[in-house]
This record gives sequence, C-alpha cells and structure tokens, in this order.
Amino acid sequence: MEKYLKVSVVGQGTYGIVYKVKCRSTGKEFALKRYNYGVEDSTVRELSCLAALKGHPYVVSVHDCFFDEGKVAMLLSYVPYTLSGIIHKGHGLKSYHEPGRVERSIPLSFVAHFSRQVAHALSCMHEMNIVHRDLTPFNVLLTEDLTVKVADMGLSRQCSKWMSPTVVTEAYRAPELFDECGKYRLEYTCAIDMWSLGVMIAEAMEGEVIFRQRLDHREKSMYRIIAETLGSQRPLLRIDCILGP
Ligand SMILES: Nc1ncnc2c1ncn2[C@@H]1O[C@H](COP(=O)(O)OP(=O)(O)OP(=O)(O)O)[C@@H](O)[C@H]1O
Repeated sequence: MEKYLKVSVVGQGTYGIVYKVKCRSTGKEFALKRYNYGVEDSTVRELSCLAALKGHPYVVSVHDCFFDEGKVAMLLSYVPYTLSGIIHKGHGLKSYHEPGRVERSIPLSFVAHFSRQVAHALSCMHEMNIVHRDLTPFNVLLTEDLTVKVADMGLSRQCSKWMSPTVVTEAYRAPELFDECGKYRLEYTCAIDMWSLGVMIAEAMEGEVIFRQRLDHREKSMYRIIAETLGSQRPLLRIDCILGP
C-alpha cells in the first residue's frame, strides 16, 4: 500500500469504502476498494468474477489485491462517473449533446450507447453463467469518454437452481424475486440482470427512478408498485420520443 497515496473517499457501500488513490511513482490514479470485514464470501466472489472477466472492455479492471490497515483491498481502474450521476445531474454528457433534438436530460443516442455496452458485459457474464445480482445506475460506472465499466460484483455468483433471493437494490429488483405478498423466491436465473438493465433504460428515458414509493402512496410492496406502474394509463416510455415526430 506504501506505493499509493489516498487522495479522497469516492464512495461508500455496504461492503466497503472506495478511495481515489495515486501511485507515488507514476502519478497514475486508481480506485482502492477496501472491504469492511475479513475475507467474506462477497470478497471472494467479487475478486473471482472480476478475474474471470479481466480484459472485458465494459467491466471495471482489477490490477492488484493486498491488505490495507489489516483489511482486504482491491486496486481498480479509477472510473469517474456513475450512470446515476449522468442521468440525474448530466455529468460528463457534453460530448453527447445533439443539436436540434427536443430538449431532454439524456440524449437517446446516449441511452442506446450505454444500454449496448451494459448488455455486452452482461452477455459475457451470462455466457460464463455468472449472474451480477446488483445492477443499478450506481454500479454502472463511466470513464471520461463515457465508456461503460460495470462494477460492484460483491453479489455476483455462478448461477444455480436455488440462490439467495435478498439481492438487487429494490427499485431494480426483478418481479420473479418476490411474489404478490412480498415473499421472496429462491428460484431465478441470469434474466434478473436483464430486468435491472430495462429499469435503468426506463430511468434514463424518463429522468426519474421508475419503481419507487410515491409520497402520496401508503407503504406498498415493490411487486405492487411494479404491477401498478406497468398497468397505469400513462405509457411508461413515450414512443414518439423513440421514433421522433
Ligand atoms: N473503480 C471505481 N472508480 C471510481 N469510483 C468507484 C469505483 N468503484 C466504486 N466506486 C464508487 O464507490 C461506490 C461504492 O462502490 P461499490 O458499489 O463497489 O461498493 P459496495 O460496498 O459493494 O456497494 P453496495 O452497497 O452498492 O453493494 C460506487 O457507487 C462508486 O461511486
């Protein structure tokens, strides 16, 4: 770790803290993800999935793994933007401005661009029978030139018949993970990642999180929110935005 200087904290999640660090000799920037706990299942899964996907153009690259202050730490390429930041704050979108288009927060060309790259990464993972299980706009990172880097594989694993159902951040969780009463189901496939991708595409098109508790609603199960949103009068995606006038 002496080789690197911690510059700032760039993220904090359930499993660890992520620092921006600088190599003392080359000045090159990296992200250092230091896990909160010892060598847990999630640590091993994340490392083995990232190792299996090493070299994939749309998956974050891992460069090294060592101990930092007694905890396991992983050195990753530093990727400055999150898809969430771009959708909701427009970070990094300058090069995707389309003159003459109806004003919207996210140009359609960018939606097509990120969807294709995330789908490419998922297709490669699914071919290896790896399911990501936590695909959200916070875990889809983008470089300065807006290349997608899928990150956070802490919940990723080899797909099998029965798996833990308590996965994926609620708003992006596929309906097959729970039933109408909100009870969890153990049987699902890699298809849950495709649902999460679809929800992210809808979020980018609409500029807001699609499946969420509304202030005027009483507490509802996510299953109900999904059913009511998809069954509502208002079309979720405006087809005129896709096809143009
Ligand atoms: N390679 C990276 N470059 C820059 N920022 C990163 C990188 N990896 C992660 N981050 C930032 O840190 C945040 C948390 O990282 P990550 O999702 O890997 O941690 P986690 O503890 O597994 O989180 P979660 O609670 O979502 O499971 C990300 O949302 C992102 O903002």
